[in-house]
Amino acid sequence: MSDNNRQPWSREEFEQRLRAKGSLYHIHHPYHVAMHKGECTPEQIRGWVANRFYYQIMIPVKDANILANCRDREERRLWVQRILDHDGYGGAQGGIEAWLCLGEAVGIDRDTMMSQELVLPGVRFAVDAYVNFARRANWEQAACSSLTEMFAPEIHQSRLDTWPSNYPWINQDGLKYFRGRLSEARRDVQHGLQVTLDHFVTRAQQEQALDILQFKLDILWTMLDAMTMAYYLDRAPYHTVEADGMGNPIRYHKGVY
Ligand SMILES: O=C(O)c1cc(C(=O)O)c2c(n1)C(=O)C(=O)c1cc(C(=O)O)[nH]c1-2
Repeated sequence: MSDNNRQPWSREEFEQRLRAKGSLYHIHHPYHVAMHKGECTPEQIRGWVANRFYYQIMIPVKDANILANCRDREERRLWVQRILDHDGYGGAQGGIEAWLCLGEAVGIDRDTMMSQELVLPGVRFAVDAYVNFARRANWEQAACSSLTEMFAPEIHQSRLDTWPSNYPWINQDGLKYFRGRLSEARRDVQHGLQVTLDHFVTRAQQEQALDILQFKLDILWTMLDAMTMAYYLDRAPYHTVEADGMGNPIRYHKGVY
């Protein structure tokens, strides 16, 4: 049978196949497994928090790109909430501010975090790939790429459950980011899933949706691979040299636009 003639999966089976991708979620990455078991050193936790900060600050940029590509007012009214969740609005401080508090709770001061000096090139490239995809894809495809959030409440909950006893040196106030995301992620997924199930209807489109979700899983996994090189294997970029050609300490680029 030619590709064009294959039957689409039912809505239920399509959703089941999307959800099955959870087996490749970064919750299974050795970095996250170690973090969950309480095996990370303070340096490894700090490395993760400082690098994830780049993901946090780029998510609203990613969502602004989705909005820019969306011609449907009702959909934009729903999607815009994601930007507000992270940037904050009115009296709500927002996720980026909460992440800065997490940084302080683990011992990274605001200036260091904001400077992005700890962001590894590999993490930056992975996150930028996500933003660039949202820029050039149609908005439904970009919405589909957010569906790794189906698996996020479990990982946030596991941090809330285990960090206080595993990492008593972390100020517990810093964990509020994870608490907030429990309900926000569930609401986001409801919308993202609706868009995906409605938009990807032929078998070829459904398979494309699975590829898009795999692309996003690859991004999350690759971020942790870069952190593993730096904070587990002591092989951060340029670890073989101490100074640049002029005798200055090595500094990674902070984004060229
Ligand atoms: O801590 C995590 O493991 C994790 C994963 C993900 C994800 O699956 O992309 C997100 C978040 N957290 C998160 O906090 C968040 O706000 C978020 C937004 C998105 C997205 O793709 O739009 N993913 C995620």
